[in-house]
Amino acid sequence: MTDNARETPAPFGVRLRTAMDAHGPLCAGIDPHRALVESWGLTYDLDGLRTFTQACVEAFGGHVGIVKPQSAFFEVFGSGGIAVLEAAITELQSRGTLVLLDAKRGDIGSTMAAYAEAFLGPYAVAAPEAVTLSPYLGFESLRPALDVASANGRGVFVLALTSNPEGPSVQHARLDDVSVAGSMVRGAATENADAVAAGELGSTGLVVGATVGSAVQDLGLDLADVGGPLLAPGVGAQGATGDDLKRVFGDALGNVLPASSREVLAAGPDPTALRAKATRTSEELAALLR
Ligand SMILES: O=c1ccn([C@@H]2O[C@H](COP(=O)(O)O)[C@@H](O)[C@H]2O)c(=O)[nH]1
Repeated sequence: MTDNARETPAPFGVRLRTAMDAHGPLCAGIDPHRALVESWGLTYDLDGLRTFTQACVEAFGGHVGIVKPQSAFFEVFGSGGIAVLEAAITELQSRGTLVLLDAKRGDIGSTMAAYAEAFLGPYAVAAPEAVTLSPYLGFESLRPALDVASANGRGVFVLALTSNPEGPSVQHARLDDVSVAGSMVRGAATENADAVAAGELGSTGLVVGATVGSAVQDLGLDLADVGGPLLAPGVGAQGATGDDLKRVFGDALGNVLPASSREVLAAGPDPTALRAKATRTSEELAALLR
């Protein structure tokens, strides 16, 4: 926490729509996997992490609408890794790129309030524009983060249908005929209602993997109801394609942020080549999702 509160920007959903219109829908991941770092000719240590991350910032900053660093890969290196992450967040923002921190936080409300302060509040050390949240203590347990995000022009992405094969065992379960994923759609739609009424993209997003096959249809979900952005991991390294995006998201395609990390990062270490891969991917996705 620092002494200086930052000014409240426009709502995250509004800023995200502007960024998607300017740069296309790709959400480029920064996931410094050991194998990737080493394939770039770097050592898998704090110096390697710093060089890898700086190349990503150089490549994506100002050229991609939104970037998603995966917190876990920075946490591996303790406080030094967190410092690299914080520097990357600040530098990407100074270059005009939005940052979604993939941290998947979720806890009882009183602890959630501390996570909200850490990531989304006006005194956060390096506040990303949005953070991923895990709602498996119940959607309403996220309330402190939803409220702090809304008050500070920031956003959240709540896990609904994740891209991993284990997700359905929890997310497809039904209670009173509403699936767990359906309750996330309902919760996000409620949060976004005012923004939607104002003709804007809401700031409460969901995570729906591009790999989920027919789950959206099978569960009777209408993702257009969400009214907020839909982060779609699974494109590229996890095997999902543009056709999968079309099948999964249907009428909601215009709100989809396809996320790709390893496939784009494989174009490194040269920042120019990395940027070219990211911008080409984003252009291709824009044409497909139109
Ligand atoms: O359902 C989910 C939620 C988050 N992720 C994260 O997205 C990236 C995907 O990386 P790729 O290299 O493009 O497969 C990674 O950070 C995951 O933790 C996800 O894959 N699925």
